[in-house]
Amino acid sequence: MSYLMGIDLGTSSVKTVIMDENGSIKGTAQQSYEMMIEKSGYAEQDPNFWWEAVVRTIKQVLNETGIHSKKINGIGFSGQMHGLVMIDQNLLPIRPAIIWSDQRSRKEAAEIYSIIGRETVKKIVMNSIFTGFQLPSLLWIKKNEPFVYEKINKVLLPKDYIRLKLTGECGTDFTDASATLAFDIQNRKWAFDLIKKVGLNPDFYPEVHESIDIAGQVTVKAAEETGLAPGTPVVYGGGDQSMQSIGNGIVKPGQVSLTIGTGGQTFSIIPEPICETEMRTHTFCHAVPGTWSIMGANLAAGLSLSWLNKKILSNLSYAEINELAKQVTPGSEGLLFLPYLSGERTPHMDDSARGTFLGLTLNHSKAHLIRSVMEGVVFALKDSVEMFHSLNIKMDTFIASGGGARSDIWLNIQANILNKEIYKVNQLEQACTGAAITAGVGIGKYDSIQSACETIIRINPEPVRPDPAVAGFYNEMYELYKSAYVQNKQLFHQLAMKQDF
Ligand SMILES: Nc1ncnc2c1ncn2[C@@H]1O[C@H](COP(=O)(O)OP(=O)(O)O)[C@@H](O)[C@H]1O
Ligand SMILES: O=C(CO)[C@@H](O)[C@H](O)COP(=O)(O)O
Repeated sequence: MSYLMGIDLGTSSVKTVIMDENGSIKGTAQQSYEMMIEKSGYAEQDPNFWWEAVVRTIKQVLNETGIHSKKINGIGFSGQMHGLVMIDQNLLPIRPAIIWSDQRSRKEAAEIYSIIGRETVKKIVMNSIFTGFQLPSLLWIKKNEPFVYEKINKVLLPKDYIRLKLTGECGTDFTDASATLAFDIQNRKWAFDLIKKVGLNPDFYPEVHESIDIAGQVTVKAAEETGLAPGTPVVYGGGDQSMQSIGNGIVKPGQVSLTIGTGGQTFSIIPEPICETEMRTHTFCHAVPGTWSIMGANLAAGLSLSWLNKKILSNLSYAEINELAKQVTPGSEGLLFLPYLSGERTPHMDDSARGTFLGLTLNHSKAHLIRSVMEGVVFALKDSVEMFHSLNIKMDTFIASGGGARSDIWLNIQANILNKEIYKVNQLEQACTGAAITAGVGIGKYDSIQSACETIIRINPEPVRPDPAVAGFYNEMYELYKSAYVQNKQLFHQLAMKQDF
């Protein structure tokens, strides 16, 4: 039997799995880390900490499974998207990475629009210029930390740094490159003209490859650090949403994944790139060669619940959280939560949107806060589903994914708010599975991503079904949810301006 390794560099943790060629997960290791929030609106992580955490998970999973490193035939990656990792001539990180949830580059995003114009953005980049994406973050560095900018040799996406540590090779893949805002989505190449126009150095951008291409082999040094065998082939892998969708078997139109991870994502595959009129959804390259993805993105999904739990409640266990949520009736007795704790992408593309509890009364307890956060996150997913409808995206099957899919009550809320049957797949660690599958295709173990998914991924036959009465009630709540943003938008913007005294 041969084995594949999938590494998912998430925002809250890194997970590493060993999967056999039939798709059976033999072992999983996880290491958590925090975001560094130096100032309100900032979000950074140190690539050195990522690497240390990755090393620990690789050692742990090899140890616990007892699988000899020489039997690992290929390694693939999935990674949090959009972030800016800056490395110098010696291939070392110059400073902590500015990650996707960072909001410091508001001015730079506006500047990029004014330099290249909204129509060109729509035609080439096909995505809104938004804080936390690599291009505006890099422009921020150029303006605010010129001493860092001067030292840059290459800019990478988060998981690309881990691949560099394993193989010594710099590079990226289409899924992640297309989510930097410096990429020509239709033609699948760096938008060098645009990069130059905004005053950035095109030499910073590494080569771009298919997710299934082999990037290199594990070096002797990396082998000593991790316990992997030197010479093990390593593929490029992809952004977490693309990898997660492969782990969910989303390889043909009609299948939609609903992810509640740190962020929230509604994702489907499309045969040609399309752009929503106001660029309120994302259009990126998908890992299945020659295809694209359409995605609704919510910035604080699982993050809203972990914020509530860590900062407001007293670090309850998930079992306690889910039990408390179950004790409250649908609608949280008139309490409505807007999950815009770090602004919102779909559908508002508004970095000044703010999180809100509306309708608090003396009767509300922590159980109500928990349920209402879960409901607010799913209303945000519904916004993306509605947007997919307006774009005529085929939606036959909805598959729940991410940490939030481990909660039965959150699945139940998804079925009722969306008024859809919600399925899950047999694989638990979907992003790692997607990463391992790309490695398997890269080394020739599987013919294609699609054929690997057909063999490995199974949709569980029993979905979570909506209850018509609850779904009808939630439909009314959804109208209130939508109007809450419209009615408070101006106030959110005024409050965002008051963040610094
Ligand atoms: N058992 C659970 N019950 C409820 N929510 C959960 C559970 N497990 C994880 N979550 C939610 O999922 C989030 C983490 O999801 P995950 O997909 O692991 O994140 P990431 O890939 O961003 O690191 C947590 O913030 C939490 O809100
Ligand atoms: O911002 C996006 C997608 O646009 C996220 O996919 C990030 O890439 C982080 O994802 P998780 O850590 O929540 O999985």
